[in-house]
Amino acid sequence: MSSVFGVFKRVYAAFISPPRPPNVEDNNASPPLRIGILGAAAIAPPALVLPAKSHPEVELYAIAARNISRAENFAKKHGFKKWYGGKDGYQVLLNDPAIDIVYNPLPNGLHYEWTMKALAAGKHVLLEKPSGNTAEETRRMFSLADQKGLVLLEAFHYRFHPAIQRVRAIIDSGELGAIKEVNATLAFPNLGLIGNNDIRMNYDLGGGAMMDCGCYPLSCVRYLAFDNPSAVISATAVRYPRDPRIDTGTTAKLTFASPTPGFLPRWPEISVRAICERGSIEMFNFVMPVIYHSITVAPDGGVTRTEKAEEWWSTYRYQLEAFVDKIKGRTPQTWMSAEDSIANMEWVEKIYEESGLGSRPQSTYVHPTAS
Ligand SMILES: NC(=O)C1=CN([C@@H]2O[C@H](COP(=O)(O)OP(=O)(O)OC[C@H]3O[C@@H](n4cnc5c(N)ncnc54)[C@H](OP(=O)(O)O)[C@@H]3O)[C@@H](O)[C@H]2O)C=CC1
Ligand SMILES: O=C1OC[C@@H](O)[C@H](O)[C@H]1O
Repeated sequence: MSSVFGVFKRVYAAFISPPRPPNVEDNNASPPLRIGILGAAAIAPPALVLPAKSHPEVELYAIAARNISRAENFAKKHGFKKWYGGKDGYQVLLNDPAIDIVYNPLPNGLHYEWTMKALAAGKHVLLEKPSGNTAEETRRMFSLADQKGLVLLEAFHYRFHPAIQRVRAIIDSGELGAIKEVNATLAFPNLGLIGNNDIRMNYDLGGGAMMDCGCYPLSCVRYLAFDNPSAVISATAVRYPRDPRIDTGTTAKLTFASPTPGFLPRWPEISVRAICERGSIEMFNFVMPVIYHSITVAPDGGVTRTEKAEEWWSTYRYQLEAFVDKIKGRTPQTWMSAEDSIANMEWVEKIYEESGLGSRPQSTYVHPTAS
């Protein structure tokens, strides 16, 4: 059982003062990769700013916000050298030749436009999840990244943590036999934190629970099943009274070509459970494992055991490590491919179609090189 002290210690290390990795020497031979952020988004500090502070090969360089004072405050608070603001602030940041990496934590409906512009400006892009409003947007972004020889990564940070990788390794080892079913959930009570003006409640900006939380369990089920679904059996959305095109929760059941994995969110939970031919495996907290997680392996007729991955970095820090490795031409410990990101968006759209809400609107931005 993890002690309360242990939880505090890990949260401090992950989100307040991340330790530097052992045996990694600062590479003074090449200048650091300079990071620019589009938008002073709430997720930027935990997902990139803090992880970057313990990465010897990156520099927090510039922030752009629609309001210059907001950008300046963010820059000063987090130690950025430059800030840009105003209606052209995002583009001015992209025009800065000193920037190598752009982090895009804009609302989902703006992911496509600003990732295309960042790639056109020759920047590598760390793109928040879900990658776009539609799979077509995702295809176009990865196609442009490929053409330009740039690294584009959808920030499904949980994939980079050893805990979920351990779950997959146990399944792959065959100890429990083939998967029969996988259930995954990510659901939180609102607790008044998400107001009516939140981007998650805005249809045009790509709002909705399936886009926000739902894309994680979908991604996780696909990851553990090592496969894509073959059909949506059912999908039910709880509609937001102020705008019924927005779901405040979605439950979906999918079928896969091989046995019968499914995606069956329950509420409120942050867990994934695979039922296999000869037992089951469950991971509690696959999204934020650094705070606390447990992996329970229950072989049929055998002794149930609980495992934990060695956890000293947040999922975001592992993700940044892999992203920088990829840019530097090294082999990252794991990767989230273009095909994976595209497939996840395809199934988000199929689930929305089945639930009757339909896909989020495709961006109206027309990229000069995109036909
Ligand atoms: N990886 C993770 O764990 C998480 C990922 N996310 C993802 O990150 C993204 C941002 O989420 P979050 O940080 O919670 O959102 P916020 O609302 O805090 O940030 C969104 C930013 O987008 C900018 N923006 C530009 N145009 C608009 C507009 N028309 N309306 C509103 N904002 C606009 C704003 O920047 P400006 O400062 O210029 O005004 C704002 O800071 C989403 O894609 C979400 O899915 C969110 C939470 C967790
Ligand atoms: O990506 C996310 O992860 C955690 C959730 O609370 C959040 O709403 C979502 O955007």
